[in-house]
Amino acid sequence: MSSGTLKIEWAGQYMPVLAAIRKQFVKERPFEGMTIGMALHVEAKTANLVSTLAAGGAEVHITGCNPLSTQDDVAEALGKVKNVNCYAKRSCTVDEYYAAINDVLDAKPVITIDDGMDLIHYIHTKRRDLLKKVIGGCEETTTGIHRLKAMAAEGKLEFPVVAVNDTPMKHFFDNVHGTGESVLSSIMITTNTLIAGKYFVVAGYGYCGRGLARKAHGLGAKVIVTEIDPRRALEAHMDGFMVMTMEDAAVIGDIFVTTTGNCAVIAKKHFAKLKDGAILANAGHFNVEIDLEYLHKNAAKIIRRDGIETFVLGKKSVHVLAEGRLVNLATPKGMGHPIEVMDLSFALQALCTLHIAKNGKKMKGGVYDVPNEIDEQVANLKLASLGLSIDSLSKEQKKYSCSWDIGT
Ligand SMILES: NC(=O)c1ccc[n+]([C@@H]2O[C@H](COP(=O)([O-])OP(=O)(O)OC[C@H]3O[C@@H](n4cnc5c(N)ncnc54)[C@H](O)[C@@H]3O)[C@@H](O)[C@H]2O)c1
Ligand SMILES: N[C@@H](CCSC[C@H]1O[C@@H](n2cnc3c(=O)[nH]cnc32)[C@H](O)[C@@H]1O)C(=O)O
Repeated sequence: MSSGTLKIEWAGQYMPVLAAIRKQFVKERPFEGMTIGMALHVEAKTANLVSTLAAGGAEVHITGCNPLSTQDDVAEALGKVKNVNCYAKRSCTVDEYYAAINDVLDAKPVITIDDGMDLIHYIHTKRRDLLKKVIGGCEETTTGIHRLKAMAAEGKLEFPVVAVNDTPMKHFFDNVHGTGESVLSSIMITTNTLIAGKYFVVAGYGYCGRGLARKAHGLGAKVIVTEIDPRRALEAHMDGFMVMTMEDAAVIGDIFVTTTGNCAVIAKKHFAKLKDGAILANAGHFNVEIDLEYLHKNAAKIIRRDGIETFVLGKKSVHVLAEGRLVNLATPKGMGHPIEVMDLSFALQALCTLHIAKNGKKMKGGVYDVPNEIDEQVANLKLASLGLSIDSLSKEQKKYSCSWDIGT
């Protein structure tokens, strides 16, 4: 068996929820005759989602959603699965990246699955010929949904898209635990430096930032949080973390990770204050959270190691991991989120794709929540796979929880 196939098989054994959905798809073939276009991180867990959709009758065309996150051996193995075409390649140029997006769209998908909204952006700008054909899409991540909502607010989103990220079974597990664990493991394996005792700066205390802060604290780091939202800053304070501005954190931080979805979070005014040897990484969005343009223009020298670029600024050096792209996926050894977490996210993707296949034609252009039944179904399947049982409401409790007339 090829290394890619072995990786796909390895991941598959820890994805019981997706496996249960796959059984249903094999029986019902709900995507028969449909073409699905995907732009996701092409690695072993994603491959299991792709083969699940193909097992449900779909013809799948997939490429990456980040120039550095594809695992080439998995891409090759995936391309050999029946009814699957894969165009992803690791370390591709931006032009090659968009050429592959175009290849996916040449297949004329009726459903899109995005992570960051690149397919949908391309369809609405350069491939408007496809708009009539698409019945709907699914979006995996926070920033993709921000972009979609901005499009919808301007009345420019022309088909329905399910916001797969915005539901408890995604953000409580993928964003919190997945990002927390995979970012730390990727930083550790890339730099071989210690986390314990370090000043570890987390920019953004959203779902990803919370998970990362908690897990870095668990490893013995002294965690500093920077925020722009007063409520989230207070939450971080009461969770026991130091809260300060990035300008103040820049002076003391050893390791910095951005998780904001915003741009220029670490920029010129901060670089000037960083300590010699500071390590900078991004776990948020694309490669805009750290101002790389400034570093490239102003560094006297750049030293390149596997997954690390060292920028020499005057007498000090600062190290940027994974070219400022998602550190958990874009470093050479970054494996992305743990398998069990992606099992939940991709179970949601599979069921939301089914929802669009069944209902997309009746839905107007816009961003839609994940139906609550789908979120609950994924939670129940996961509990069943763990052999865990929970209580259910008695008749009396149901009645009580809906009543208003029983007081002290
Ligand atoms: N690395 C991964 O695998 C992974 C996983 C899930 C999500 N993401 C991405 O991570 C980003 C964050 O996702 P989330 O679900 O935590 O979003 P979120 O909206 O819950 O959190 C983002 C936080 O960043 C804060 N913020 C915004 N601008 C800031 C700034 N300049 N300085 C400090 N804080 C700022 C916001 O107030 C908010 O609290 C998104 O871009 C998302 O797409 C990455
Ligand atoms: N595509 C953009 C947007 C952020 S990706 C963030 C998403 O990646 C997803 N993700 C994290 N780890 C993995 C993985 O190992 N496989 C597939 N997707 C993953 C996760 O669900 C999260 O919402 C970029 O590359 O910058």
